[in-house]
Amino acid sequence: MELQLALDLVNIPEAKELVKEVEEYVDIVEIGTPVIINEGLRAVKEIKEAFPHLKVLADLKVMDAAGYEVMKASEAGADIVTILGVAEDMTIKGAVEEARKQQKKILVDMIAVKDIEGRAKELDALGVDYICVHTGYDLQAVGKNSFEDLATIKRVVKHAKTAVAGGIKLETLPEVIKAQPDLVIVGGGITGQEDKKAVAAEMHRLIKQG
Ligand SMILES: O=C([C@H](O)CO)[C@H](O)[C@H](O)COP(=O)(O)O
Repeated sequence: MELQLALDLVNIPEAKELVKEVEEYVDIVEIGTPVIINEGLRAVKEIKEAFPHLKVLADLKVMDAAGYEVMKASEAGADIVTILGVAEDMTIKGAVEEARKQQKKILVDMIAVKDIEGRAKELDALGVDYICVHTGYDLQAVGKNSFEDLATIKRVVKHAKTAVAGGIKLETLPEVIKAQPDLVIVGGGITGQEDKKAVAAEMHRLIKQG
């Protein structure tokens, strides 16, 4: 099981500071969608250059023209690129094809997918690398989480790795770990804490002990 640090509400210098603080405890650094909107793929490039030993995920949430967008994110240094599960199959196939060419990985974000079980089976058959259930900020605000959806994808996904994101905190991490996803994605649960290093260290310990 791996830990991904999601950076959403920072600029590039702040992102570097944050990663420096917790780098020994995380496996993947996510350059979040808001950061890419504000700073462009330069954020991916600068973080990869500053921390070459960490994997970098570009949270592009691709919806169309996937081949081109995966190519650009790969050129910037991304190891993993996200695409939306609600995208057309043609778009998913384009992303997978380009990622294979660039020797990168595709993570599908299941945000807003209504039939999690059915779509997860289809995406698994399309050869994506990760399938991630995700409660976005807007549904977190009304008390939702992805625990049930995580159990669903764990049951039906046979080839892809499973991942979970959305409002995970130190207190809820043990419940997530019980479901045994391959990847746990945490943003505010680390970045919004006073002692980020201590929280990341404890999350790392819990995740590695499984
Ligand atoms: O993908 C995300 C969200 O849509 C904003 O871009 C976040 O990175 C993801 O939800 C993880 O962050 P937290 O919910 O703060 O853990």
